[in-house]
Amino acid sequence: MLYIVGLGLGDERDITIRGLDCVRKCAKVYIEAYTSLLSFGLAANGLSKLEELYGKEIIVADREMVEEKADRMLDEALDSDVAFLVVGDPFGATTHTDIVVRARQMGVNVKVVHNASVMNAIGACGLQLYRYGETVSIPFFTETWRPDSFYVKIKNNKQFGLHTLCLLDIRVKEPTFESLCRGKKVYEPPKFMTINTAIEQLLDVAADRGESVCNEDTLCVGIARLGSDSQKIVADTMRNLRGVDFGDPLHCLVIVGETHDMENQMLDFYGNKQG
Ligand SMILES: C[S@@+](CC[C@H](N)C(=O)[O-])C[C@H]1O[C@@H](n2cnc3c(N)ncnc32)[C@H](O)[C@@H]1O
Repeated sequence: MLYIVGLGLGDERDITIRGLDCVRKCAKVYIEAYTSLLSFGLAANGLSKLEELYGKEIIVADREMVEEKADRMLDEALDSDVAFLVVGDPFGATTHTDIVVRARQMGVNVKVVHNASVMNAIGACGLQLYRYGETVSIPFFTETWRPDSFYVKIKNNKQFGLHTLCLLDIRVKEPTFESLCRGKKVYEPPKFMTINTAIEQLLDVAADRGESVCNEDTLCVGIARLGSDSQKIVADTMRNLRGVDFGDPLHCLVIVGETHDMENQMLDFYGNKQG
Protein backbone atom coordinates (compact mmCIF):
# COMPACT_ATOMS: atom_id res chain seq x y z
CA MET A 1 0.00 0.00 0.00
CA LEU A 2 1.18 3.53 -0.78
CA TYR A 3 -0.04 6.09 1.75
CA ILE A 4 0.19 9.64 0.44
CA VAL A 5 0.01 11.78 3.55
CA GLY A 6 -0.54 15.55 3.57
CA LEU A 7 1.46 17.35 6.28
CA GLY A 8 -0.41 20.67 6.19
CA LEU A 9 1.26 24.06 6.15
CA GLY A 10 2.35 25.00 9.64
CA ASP A 11 5.02 22.71 11.04
CA GLU A 12 5.64 19.04 11.78
CA ARG A 13 2.76 18.99 14.32
CA ASP A 14 0.15 19.69 11.64
CA ILE A 15 0.06 16.04 10.54
CA THR A 16 -3.36 14.49 11.27
CA ILE A 17 -3.77 11.61 13.70
CA ARG A 18 -4.75 9.39 10.74
CA GLY A 19 -1.63 10.53 8.90
CA LEU A 20 0.58 9.77 11.89
CA ASP A 21 -0.96 6.27 12.25
CA CYS A 22 -0.07 5.57 8.60
CA VAL A 23 3.51 6.82 9.00
CA ARG A 24 4.09 4.75 12.12
CA LYS A 25 3.00 1.50 10.48
CA CYS A 26 4.99 1.95 7.27
CA ALA A 27 8.21 0.10 6.49
CA LYS A 28 9.61 3.08 4.60
CA VAL A 29 8.81 6.79 4.73
CA TYR A 30 9.68 9.26 1.97
CA ILE A 31 9.14 13.01 1.99
CA GLU A 32 8.71 15.16 -1.09
CA ALA A 33 11.28 17.90 -0.88
CA TYR A 34 10.72 20.40 -3.62
CA THR A 35 7.25 21.89 -3.85
CA SER A 36 7.10 23.29 -0.34
CA LEU A 37 10.34 22.42 1.36
CA LEU A 38 11.16 25.52 3.30
CA SER A 39 7.88 26.01 5.07
CA PHE A 40 8.92 23.13 7.31
CA GLY A 41 12.46 24.36 7.75
CA LEU A 42 13.69 21.09 6.27
CA ALA A 43 16.81 22.84 5.07
CA ALA A 44 17.83 23.48 8.68
CA ASN A 45 17.00 20.88 11.33
CA GLY A 46 13.38 20.36 10.34
CA LEU A 47 13.93 16.83 9.09
CA SER A 48 15.26 15.54 12.40
CA LYS A 49 12.30 17.21 14.19
CA LEU A 50 9.98 15.31 11.86
CA GLU A 51 11.85 12.04 12.46
CA GLU A 52 11.73 12.56 16.22
CA LEU A 53 8.00 13.27 16.29
CA TYR A 54 7.04 10.53 13.82
CA GLY A 55 9.50 7.98 15.29
CA LYS A 56 10.72 7.00 11.83
CA GLU A 57 13.70 7.56 9.56
CA ILE A 58 12.59 9.72 6.63
CA ILE A 59 14.10 9.53 3.15
CA VAL A 60 14.14 12.85 1.28
CA ALA A 61 12.79 12.48 -2.27
CA ASP A 62 13.94 15.30 -4.54
CA ARG A 63 12.35 16.24 -7.86
CA GLU A 64 14.54 13.80 -9.82
CA MET A 65 13.56 10.94 -7.56
CA VAL A 66 9.83 11.74 -7.67
CA GLU A 67 9.61 12.45 -11.39
CA GLU A 68 12.10 9.93 -12.75
CA LYS A 69 12.70 7.23 -10.17
CA ALA A 70 9.33 6.97 -8.44
CA ASP A 71 9.00 3.41 -9.76
CA ARG A 72 11.39 2.21 -7.02
CA MET A 73 9.12 3.63 -4.32
CA LEU A 74 6.07 2.21 -6.10
CA ASP A 75 7.74 -1.24 -6.42
CA GLU A 76 8.33 -1.23 -2.67
CA ALA A 77 4.67 -0.31 -2.12
CA LEU A 78 3.57 -3.40 -4.09
CA ASP A 79 4.47 -5.71 -1.20
CA SER A 80 4.99 -3.44 1.83
CA ASP A 81 3.48 -0.31 3.38
CA VAL A 82 5.22 2.85 2.17
CA ALA A 83 4.38 6.44 3.15
CA PHE A 84 5.00 9.41 0.89
CA LEU A 85 4.75 12.68 2.83
CA VAL A 86 3.77 15.87 1.06
CA VAL A 87 3.78 19.36 2.57
CA GLY A 88 0.27 20.82 2.20
CA ASP A 89 -2.30 18.49 0.62
CA PRO A 90 -1.36 15.59 -1.68
CA PHE A 91 -3.45 17.09 -4.47
CA GLY A 92 -2.14 20.64 -3.96
CA ALA A 93 0.53 20.02 -6.63
CA THR A 94 0.05 18.31 -10.01
CA THR A 95 3.09 16.01 -9.58
CA HIS A 96 1.37 14.05 -6.88
CA THR A 97 -1.64 13.29 -9.04
CA ASP A 98 0.87 11.83 -11.49
CA ILE A 99 2.19 9.50 -8.76
CA VAL A 100 -1.34 8.29 -8.01
CA VAL A 101 -1.90 7.54 -11.72
CA ARG A 102 1.43 5.67 -12.02
CA ALA A 103 0.73 3.70 -8.83
CA ARG A 104 -2.69 2.62 -10.07
CA GLN A 105 -1.21 1.63 -13.43
CA MET A 106 1.32 -0.60 -11.60
CA GLY A 107 -1.42 -2.18 -9.49
CA VAL A 108 -0.29 -0.47 -6.25
CA ASN A 109 -3.08 0.31 -3.78
CA VAL A 110 -3.14 3.97 -2.78
CA LYS A 111 -4.65 5.72 0.24
CA VAL A 112 -4.59 9.48 0.56
CA VAL A 113 -4.70 11.35 3.88
CA HIS A 114 -5.69 14.97 3.24
CA ASN A 115 -4.53 18.12 4.99
CA ALA A 116 -4.65 21.90 4.57
CA SER A 117 -3.24 23.27 1.30
CA VAL A 118 -2.28 26.74 0.13
CA MET A 119 -5.24 26.27 -2.24
CA ASN A 120 -7.76 26.44 0.61
CA ALA A 121 -5.86 28.08 3.49
CA ILE A 122 -5.59 31.15 1.24
CA GLY A 123 -9.12 31.86 2.50
CA ALA A 124 -7.32 33.39 5.51
CA CYS A 125 -6.76 36.60 3.55
CA GLY A 126 -10.52 37.21 3.56
CA LEU A 127 -11.26 36.79 -0.14
CA GLN A 128 -13.91 34.12 -0.59
CA LEU A 129 -12.69 30.84 -2.06
CA TYR A 130 -15.78 30.70 -4.29
CA ARG A 131 -14.75 33.91 -6.02
CA TYR A 132 -11.35 32.80 -7.40
CA GLY A 133 -10.67 32.04 -11.04
CA GLU A 134 -7.89 29.88 -12.49
CA THR A 135 -4.75 29.68 -10.30
CA VAL A 136 -1.53 30.71 -12.07
CA SER A 137 2.15 29.90 -11.56
CA ILE A 138 4.69 32.66 -12.08
CA PRO A 139 8.12 31.36 -13.16
CA PHE A 140 11.44 33.21 -12.70
CA PHE A 141 12.27 35.22 -15.82
CA THR A 142 15.76 34.96 -17.27
CA GLU A 143 17.50 37.20 -19.83
CA THR A 144 16.17 35.04 -22.65
CA TRP A 145 13.10 33.31 -21.22
CA ARG A 146 10.04 35.34 -20.23
CA PRO A 147 6.96 33.13 -20.54
CA ASP A 148 3.83 35.15 -19.74
CA SER A 149 0.87 32.81 -20.21
CA PHE A 150 -0.11 33.56 -16.59
CA TYR A 151 -0.94 37.11 -17.65
CA VAL A 152 -3.72 36.05 -20.03
CA LYS A 153 -5.23 33.91 -17.29
CA ILE A 154 -5.21 36.85 -14.87
CA LYS A 155 -6.88 38.95 -17.57
CA ASN A 156 -9.60 36.31 -18.06
CA ASN A 157 -10.22 36.05 -14.33
CA LYS A 158 -10.46 39.84 -14.05
CA GLN A 159 -13.03 39.99 -16.83
CA PHE A 160 -15.34 37.91 -14.64
CA GLY A 161 -14.45 39.90 -11.51
CA LEU A 162 -12.61 36.87 -10.05
CA HIS A 163 -9.55 36.87 -7.80
CA THR A 164 -6.33 35.17 -8.98
CA LEU A 165 -4.05 33.12 -6.75
CA CYS A 166 -0.47 33.36 -8.04
CA LEU A 167 1.87 30.56 -6.94
CA LEU A 168 5.49 31.62 -7.13
CA ASP A 169 8.39 29.68 -8.60
CA ILE A 170 10.57 27.41 -6.46
CA ARG A 171 13.93 26.26 -7.84
CA VAL A 172 15.41 23.42 -5.85
CA LYS A 173 18.21 21.18 -7.16
CA GLU A 174 18.58 22.90 -10.53
CA PRO A 175 21.84 21.95 -12.29
CA THR A 176 23.99 24.90 -13.40
CA PHE A 177 24.18 25.44 -17.17
CA GLU A 178 27.96 25.07 -17.13
CA SER A 179 27.85 21.77 -15.26
CA LEU A 180 25.35 20.40 -17.78
CA CYS A 181 27.76 21.34 -20.60
CA ARG A 182 30.58 19.53 -18.77
CA GLY A 183 28.40 16.45 -18.25
CA LYS A 184 28.72 16.41 -14.44
CA LYS A 185 25.85 18.04 -12.58
CA VAL A 186 26.58 20.77 -10.01
CA TYR A 187 23.50 22.31 -8.41
CA GLU A 188 22.49 25.95 -7.90
CA PRO A 189 21.50 26.98 -4.36
CA PRO A 190 17.70 26.78 -3.87
CA LYS A 191 15.73 29.83 -5.02
CA PHE A 192 12.26 30.93 -3.96
CA MET A 193 10.41 33.76 -5.70
CA THR A 194 9.41 36.60 -3.40
CA ILE A 195 6.19 38.62 -3.66
CA ASN A 196 8.36 41.61 -4.62
CA THR A 197 9.90 39.80 -7.63
CA ALA A 198 6.48 38.50 -8.71
CA ILE A 199 5.11 42.06 -8.72
CA GLU A 200 8.13 43.37 -10.68
CA GLN A 201 7.62 40.64 -13.28
CA LEU A 202 3.87 41.27 -13.51
CA LEU A 203 4.42 45.00 -14.04
CA ASP A 204 7.12 44.25 -16.66
CA VAL A 205 4.76 42.00 -18.63
CA ALA A 206 1.99 44.61 -18.44
CA ALA A 207 4.41 47.23 -19.77
CA ASP A 208 5.67 44.91 -22.57
CA ARG A 209 2.12 44.20 -23.65
CA GLY A 210 0.95 47.78 -23.31
CA GLU A 211 -2.04 46.54 -21.30
CA SER A 212 -3.08 47.47 -17.84
CA VAL A 213 -4.57 44.24 -16.49
CA CYS A 214 -2.07 44.93 -13.71
CA ASN A 215 -0.63 48.31 -12.92
CA GLU A 216 0.85 50.06 -9.93
CA ASP A 217 -2.64 50.73 -8.52
CA THR A 218 -3.82 47.12 -8.74
CA LEU A 219 -4.98 45.85 -5.36
CA CYS A 220 -3.24 42.67 -4.24
CA VAL A 221 -2.67 40.59 -1.15
CA GLY A 222 0.80 39.29 -0.37
CA ILE A 223 0.91 36.19 1.82
CA ALA A 224 4.05 34.69 3.34
CA ARG A 225 4.42 31.46 5.33
CA LEU A 226 0.67 30.86 5.33
CA GLY A 227 -0.46 28.66 8.19
CA SER A 228 2.72 29.04 10.23
CA ASP A 229 3.19 31.03 13.43
CA SER A 230 5.07 33.70 11.48
CA GLN A 231 2.42 34.06 8.73
CA LYS A 232 2.34 37.55 7.20
CA ILE A 233 -0.57 38.93 5.16
CA VAL A 234 -0.59 42.45 3.69
CA ALA A 235 -3.23 43.95 1.37
CA ASP A 236 -2.26 46.99 -0.69
CA THR A 237 -1.54 48.24 -4.20
CA MET A 238 1.28 46.70 -6.24
CA ARG A 239 3.17 49.99 -5.85
CA ASN A 240 3.20 49.70 -2.06
CA LEU A 241 3.54 45.92 -1.75
CA ARG A 242 6.66 46.04 -3.90
CA GLY A 243 8.53 47.62 -1.00
CA VAL A 244 7.23 45.37 1.82
CA ASP A 245 9.67 42.90 3.36
CA PHE A 246 7.73 39.64 3.66
CA GLY A 247 10.67 37.71 5.09
CA ASP A 248 11.41 34.03 4.61
CA PRO A 249 9.69 31.84 1.96
CA LEU A 250 7.23 30.56 0.96
CA HIS A 251 5.34 33.47 -0.61
CA CYS A 252 2.25 33.73 -2.80
CA LEU A 253 0.20 36.63 -4.15
CA VAL A 254 -3.49 37.22 -4.78
CA ILE A 255 -4.64 39.71 -7.40
CA VAL A 256 -7.94 41.02 -6.13
CA GLY A 257 -11.01 40.95 -8.40
CA GLU A 258 -14.40 42.45 -7.53
CA THR A 259 -15.02 42.43 -3.81
CA HIS A 260 -18.02 42.14 -1.50
CA ASP A 261 -18.47 44.10 1.69
CA MET A 262 -17.25 41.31 3.97
CA GLU A 263 -14.17 40.81 1.79
CA ASN A 264 -13.42 44.54 1.97
CA GLN A 265 -13.63 44.49 5.76
CA MET A 266 -11.09 41.65 5.88
CA LEU A 267 -8.79 43.43 3.43
CA ASP A 268 -8.95 46.57 5.60
CA PHE A 269 -7.84 44.45 8.51
CA TYR A 270 -4.76 43.38 6.50
CA GLY A 271 -4.16 46.91 5.19
CA ASN A 272 -0.51 47.85 4.82
CA LYS A 273 0.49 49.42 8.10
CA GLN A 274 3.95 50.26 6.73
CA GLY A 275 3.11 51.85 3.36
C1 LIG B 1 3.03 23.77 -6.08
S1 LIG B 1 2.48 24.69 -4.73
C2 LIG B 1 2.53 23.40 -3.52
C3 LIG B 1 1.31 23.31 -2.79
C4 LIG B 1 1.34 22.40 -1.58
N1 LIG B 1 1.56 21.02 -1.94
C5 LIG B 1 0.02 22.60 -0.90
O1 LIG B 1 -0.85 21.73 -1.00
O2 LIG B 1 -0.14 23.66 -0.29
C6 LIG B 1 3.87 25.60 -4.21
C7 LIG B 1 3.62 27.08 -4.19
O3 LIG B 1 2.53 27.38 -3.36
C8 LIG B 1 2.80 28.55 -2.60
N2 LIG B 1 2.81 28.14 -1.18
C9 LIG B 1 2.86 26.88 -0.70
N3 LIG B 1 2.82 26.91 0.64
C10 LIG B 1 2.76 28.20 1.02
C11 LIG B 1 2.71 28.88 2.27
N4 LIG B 1 2.69 28.20 3.41
N5 LIG B 1 2.66 30.24 2.26
C12 LIG B 1 2.65 30.95 1.11
N6 LIG B 1 2.71 30.36 -0.10
C13 LIG B 1 2.76 29.01 -0.15
C14 LIG B 1 4.15 29.10 -3.01
O4 LIG B 1 3.96 30.11 -3.98
C15 LIG B 1 4.79 27.85 -3.59
O5 LIG B 1 5.74 28.15 -4.58
